[in-house]
Amino acid sequence: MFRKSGKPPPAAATQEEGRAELFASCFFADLGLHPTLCAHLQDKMSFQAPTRIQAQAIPVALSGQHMLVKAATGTGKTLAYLAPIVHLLQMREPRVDRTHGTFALVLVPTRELCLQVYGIAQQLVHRFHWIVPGYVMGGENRAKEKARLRKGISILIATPGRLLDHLQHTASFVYSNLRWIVFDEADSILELGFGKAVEDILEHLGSRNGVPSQNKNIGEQIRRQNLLLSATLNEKVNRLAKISLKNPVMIGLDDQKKPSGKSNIMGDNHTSLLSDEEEDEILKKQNGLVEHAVDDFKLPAQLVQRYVKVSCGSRLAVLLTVLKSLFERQVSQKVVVFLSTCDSVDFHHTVLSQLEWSSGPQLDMDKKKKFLSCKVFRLHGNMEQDDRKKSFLGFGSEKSAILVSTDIAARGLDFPKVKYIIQYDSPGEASEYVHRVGRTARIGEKGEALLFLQPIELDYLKDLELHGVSLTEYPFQKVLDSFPVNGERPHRRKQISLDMHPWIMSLQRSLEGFVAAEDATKKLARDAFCSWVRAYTAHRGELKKIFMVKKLHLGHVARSFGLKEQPSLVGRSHQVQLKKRKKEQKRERPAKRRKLPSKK
Ligand SMILES: Nc1ncnc2c1ncn2[C@@H]1O[C@H](COP(=O)(O)OP(=O)(O)OP(=O)(O)O)[C@@H](O)[C@H]1O
Repeated sequence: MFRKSGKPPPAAATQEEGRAELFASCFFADLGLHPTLCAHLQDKMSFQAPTRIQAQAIPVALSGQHMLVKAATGTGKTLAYLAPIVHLLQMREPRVDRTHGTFALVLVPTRELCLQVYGIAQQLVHRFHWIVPGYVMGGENRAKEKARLRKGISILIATPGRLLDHLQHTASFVYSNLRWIVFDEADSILELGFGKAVEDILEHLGSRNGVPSQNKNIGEQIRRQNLLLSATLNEKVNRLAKISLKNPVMIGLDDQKKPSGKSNIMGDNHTSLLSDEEEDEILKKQNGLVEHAVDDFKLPAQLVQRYVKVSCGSRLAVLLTVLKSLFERQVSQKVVVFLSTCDSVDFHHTVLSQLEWSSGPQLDMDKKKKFLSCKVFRLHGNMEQDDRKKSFLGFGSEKSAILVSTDIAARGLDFPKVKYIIQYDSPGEASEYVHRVGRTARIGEKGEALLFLQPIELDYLKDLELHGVSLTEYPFQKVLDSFPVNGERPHRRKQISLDMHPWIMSLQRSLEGFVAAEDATKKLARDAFCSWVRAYTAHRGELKKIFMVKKLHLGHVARSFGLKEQPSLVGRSHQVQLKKRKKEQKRERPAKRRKLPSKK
């Protein structure tokens, strides 16, 4: 695939180039942070130098100005706001005490990210024991959270829904000293539908621009500093920035326009001394920049991005083959596989962790062993909270493992040493693509990403290109030919279609046998099939024209779930949706009528 300019996509940068581009040529101490904190960052957390984004953001955060940061995934945004907050809190006179309640509030989109940010906050306050970090989030015990809030939490990390709940119902929650509100992964918070909760939170805290607070718990003299961080920008983030930030300093929005030093694109006189007209002018400029940045996604330079074109029926066999080849190439690997639904995660987790197979001749059943020998974890929003925590912590601490997940793992999670991201089901918006691939190639490390596409979906590549994301084709045939069939490596043979390749055919037979063997597995496969089709019909906007359910062969989709027959169990709501979609399409293009694949 070539970019719009007609030039081939630029080669990914080497690891050294990636690191050079990522890190600033200064020390943490140069940014104004306390020597004890700097020593801790270096000695205990092994952070020798700040990343560029940290070098730009930390002085601004220390200066007390509102700030909007847009930076590629895995560039160290968390430290960019937590380090200055810890610095300013440790200096505070009188010393911060638990009875003073919460000084800093960090809003995050998911429970896992909540735990992750809490972990980093804990490390940062190690030498300042009087600063207490804590978290509140969905799925946890409310009464225990209330007790912790009553005792006092200086830096509170929270998911929006649960925080709003406590703001409304926990009388002992003291936030009259609140100085910072941070929106980490602001785009994800909003994409997950927390927009209304966030607005209510801002109103409750008296931090919504133009809306005076009715809340008597808010200290009148407290100077608020709001910080918004995001890997991608869009209309919703733009709106949140407008209602929550006052004359923010922009960081990472436009490299050309980025000034040196304190990165203040609005000049130095951007305080409340400005007239209304001047403020309007600034806002216009700010919004212009935000809009300008919509199409320009930042991805780590050293990330290798590829796609593999796979016919629908062979998708699962190809996924298994790619995974096997990755682990044969390097035994110690960490891979994340993204899927569209919770049911699909459960099914694929079962297949990937339990499928057995005989590597010798087909009838040699005694020699059966696991097709993939590494540990496989799963993560999705319908899991029990305890299982979710176990998966998150378990995958994080393994050296070699696969994580099968919905987009819940796409938001800001920092699993160490993930080398490979597989998007088995396409993401929706291009921004989702950016978040998913951002789980690898972090902090200058190498990383690869592979997107599965059916031949009918290849236009998605054009959509990604509109956002400056270019992918090259993955040489799957080569990988395929390296596998033995019936114990023998194939001779160089004529090109045959993927579905007819002996390795794929034999793997598909094993899969179908595996699924058919147990009723429970069959049910998992059927449920996964139904939810997958539902998710496919739910693509929005322009993507509806690419991911068209009417172009799918549902029998082939069933095959990709190891089912010999297409389940007739597709739920009523799905049927209604399908009819609605058909009607819509008829209305849009009456001339181009196509038949939906018939159900058996
Ligand atoms: N200055 C530094 N030197 C070395 N490693 C760092 C530095 N700052 C952060 N890191 C590490 O880099 C990784 C990525 O950091 P972080 O999760 O904050 O990135 P991010 O920009 O928030 O990514 P995302 O947008 O995906 O959430 C973490 O493992 C963190 O410990």
